[in-house]
Amino acid sequence: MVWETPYFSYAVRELPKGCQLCVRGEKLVLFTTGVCPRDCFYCPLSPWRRGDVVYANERPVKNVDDVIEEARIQEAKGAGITGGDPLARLERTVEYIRTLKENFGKDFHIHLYTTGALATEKALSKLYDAGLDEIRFHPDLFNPNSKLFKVEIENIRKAFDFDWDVGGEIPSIPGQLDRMKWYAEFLDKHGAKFLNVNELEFSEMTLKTLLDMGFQPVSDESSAIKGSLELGLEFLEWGEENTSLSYHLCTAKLKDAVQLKNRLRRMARNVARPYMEVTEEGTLRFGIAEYDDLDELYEFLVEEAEVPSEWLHINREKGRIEMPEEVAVELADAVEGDVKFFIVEEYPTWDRLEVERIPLP
Ligand SMILES: C[S@@+](CC[C@H](N)C(=O)[O-])C[C@H]1O[C@@H](n2cnc3c(N)ncnc32)[C@H](O)[C@@H]1O
Ligand code: SF4
Repeated sequence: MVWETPYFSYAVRELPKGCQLCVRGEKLVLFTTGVCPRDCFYCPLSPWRRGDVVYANERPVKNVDDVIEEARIQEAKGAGITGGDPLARLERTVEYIRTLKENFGKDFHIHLYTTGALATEKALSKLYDAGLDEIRFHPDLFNPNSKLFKVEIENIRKAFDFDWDVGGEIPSIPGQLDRMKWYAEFLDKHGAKFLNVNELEFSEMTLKTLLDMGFQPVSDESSAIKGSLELGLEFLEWGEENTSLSYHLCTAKLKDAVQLKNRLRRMARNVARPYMEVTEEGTLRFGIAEYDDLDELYEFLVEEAEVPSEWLHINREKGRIEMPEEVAVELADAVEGDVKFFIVEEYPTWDRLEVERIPLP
């Protein structure tokens, strides 16, 4: 039976361990390089992620300590290693797996996405020895001219010699049901545990190509592609009858409304300052005052307006003083002059993305 999960996704049999933690926002997203041997027409990477860059969630990584700090802030119970192809920088990827296991224990669950193109026996054995728990292959299934596809499939066969969970993860591309079935049968025959299917999404970089190929977004508000979800469901029905794999059809809505929100909530608990309110969505809400001379403004707020100093924080980087929302509302009413007051809502992420700004009269 294809069942609807509580996370706006669909499944056959049980969810892979990596997904169970991911939907709860408990997986650190560790991007170990943007380098990749492939060039998929649907590649979701933004231009600034296409080089040899490293990120832990939104945090740019200079060394492994940044990775550990981000995992601590999130109270992560595991990590999903992604890219690019993490095997394009194998030594770095292996070092991060090893360090995460050393710092957070052997139960810290780590899964990894790869094309398979670079998954030689030696590379797989390094990953296994470092403690990798689950490996997900995304071969060049939808490119009939692929030179890499054969190499990838040969490499994937070798992954079954190790004692870890092996699965596939591919986008659901309208018109490609036969290729998806072929891959499911291949994985099933070799003893894989699962095949994950992602609802196809466009990005700024791929929209034109996808439109030229005849694909359409489902609506103006969504990045999902029409027909992908329906095809995914049809594929799951087929898979249930014809293979013994587990399947998870991961939707655009799951990534947006569930996984991200849950991760933000976990992070907010650890980064919220006393004057910030953590909202249902996992954002931080507080008041701010903007003025040219922050020291003068601070002195005024403490001495003239008598705001307790523990309620105030000078944020020089952003050129503002932060405070509880109610204080900003009250001051906006009472203070005259060039000081501007706002209520803001920000993500509790490293880049503190501002998602709302309400000017106070
Ligand atoms: C974002 S990739 C990261 C790892 C690696 N770059 C890869 O493609 O396998 C993880 C998964 O996302 C899926 N994916 C790739 N492009 C997608 C797209 N445009 N829409 C939805 N899912 C996509 C693939 O199934 C892939 O296994
Ligand atoms: S394998 Fe992943 S990163 Fe590489 S081109 Fe394809 S979608 Fe992009």
